[in-house]
Amino acid sequence: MPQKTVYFGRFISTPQPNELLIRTGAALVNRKDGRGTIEKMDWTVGSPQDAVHKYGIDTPVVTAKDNGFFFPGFIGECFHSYWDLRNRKSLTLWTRKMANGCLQTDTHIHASQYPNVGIFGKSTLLDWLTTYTFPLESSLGNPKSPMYRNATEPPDPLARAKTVYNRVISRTLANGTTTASYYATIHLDATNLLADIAFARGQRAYIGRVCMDRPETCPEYYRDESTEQTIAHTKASIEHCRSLDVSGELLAPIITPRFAPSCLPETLSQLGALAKAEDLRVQTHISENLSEISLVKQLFPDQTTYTDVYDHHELLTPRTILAHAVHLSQDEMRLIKQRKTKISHCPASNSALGSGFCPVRVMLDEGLEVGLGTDVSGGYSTSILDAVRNACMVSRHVGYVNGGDSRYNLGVAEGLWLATVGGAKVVGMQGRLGGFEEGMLWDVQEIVLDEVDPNGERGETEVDIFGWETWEDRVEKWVWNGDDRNVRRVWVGGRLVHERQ
Ligand SMILES: O=c1[nH]c(=O)c2nc[nH]c2[nH]1
Ligand SMILES: [Zn+2]
Repeated sequence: MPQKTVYFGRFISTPQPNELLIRTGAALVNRKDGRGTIEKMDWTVGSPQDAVHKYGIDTPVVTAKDNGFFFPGFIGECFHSYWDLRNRKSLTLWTRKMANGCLQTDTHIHASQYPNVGIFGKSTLLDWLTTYTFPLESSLGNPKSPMYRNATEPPDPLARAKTVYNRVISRTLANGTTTASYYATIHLDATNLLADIAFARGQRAYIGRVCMDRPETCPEYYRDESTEQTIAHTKASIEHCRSLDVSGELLAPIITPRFAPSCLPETLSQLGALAKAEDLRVQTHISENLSEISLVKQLFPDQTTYTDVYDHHELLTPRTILAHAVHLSQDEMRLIKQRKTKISHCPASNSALGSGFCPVRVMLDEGLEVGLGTDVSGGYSTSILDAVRNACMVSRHVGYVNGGDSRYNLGVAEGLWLATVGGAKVVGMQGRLGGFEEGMLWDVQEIVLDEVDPNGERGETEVDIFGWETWEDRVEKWVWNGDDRNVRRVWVGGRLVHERQ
């Protein structure tokens, strides 16, 4: 394979929350170090022939379709509140410069729950966990899982894990997710298998072996036996990830206490100590549901808030991703900001499980760093584009319950920014992912938007482009009606990891 490739076409990105940047040109990507880094962005290239002329016949040129664009990397420095509450105009202001590509980051997804997408009935968090989630997760490692109660053949949990993990990675890649922070299950073998599959398929992934060992809250069929076992299996899973990718660039472990109620206090302390000793990423849930918050109060009477529980156990670090954060107090937000801890906003899940309206605008105003998560299978879809839509929708409900105030509304560019630049910050890859800057990694999806033909027949996808729309309007239409049919190709670190047939 040649070391360098030129990508020619339209590049769209959101370098700032309310800026949609659209430009045409070329990216020269170098895979010399196996990383697929942008060596040069060249806005003087006007055609594929031009690119050949400039970069030589031996450098392949990959061209985006005329009716499409590269939508990768969103860039960002440290996020500060950009929304001036008095200046409503800034929400709708889209700067029209030129544009380029983008990465999509799913900052919170349970790979093991993928078979349950769409299955949640009328449940809310705590009964959803016991009714749907623990039985499914346990079936990826425990032949005595309640899911095998009526099995006619001897169960093969690892074979099931292989099917599930291959499928969820296919789905997320097909939806343009180039980086994902995964929860697996408590099972070491199955978690290592998820790492193997993600690495082989080339998705950038953080792999979390789920820690849960508190007998009052975890069923006997699905929990670690003791703190010692939790720590030993966590360490073994970390070692496995490191054995696959020493650099930790493409694949890395992430310490994963399921949520405070599922872990013994001693376990939380030891996980915090491990994260600190080895400077590891951490992911967990926080303040998703009111009954959950009451449970935390009951189980941790010595800590004043849910956030304080994590802080007390040294789990509130700059490398920690907290999913949900729907019901935080202002004091909790301030502590999270002080610790530089990150938030994964999971709007589809919050709506599906009736958890509440997450006030993203307030968090952004407080200066918190926020990305988007699908939270499959609390969330019903593996698509981060769908998470963008849901984030926009939920923000409007937040505005409604706050007196109909539109300052809470997230715009499309802002939603895309959260899904890319925001996500890059949340996973600690800011400046490396999420944009089309020289030196950044080529984690990019190519989007196509078919035009309706003159007879008014439908195009191949749900996004009907008539031809007269501006590119800004086309991007809006893509966000509201797009899906995996609009994702033609996906690259991670310059490697083609998905191509739509
Ligand atoms: O959305 C969620 N999904 C889960 O699996 C979970 N476990 C604890 N809290 C949770 N929230
Ligand atoms: Zn979750």
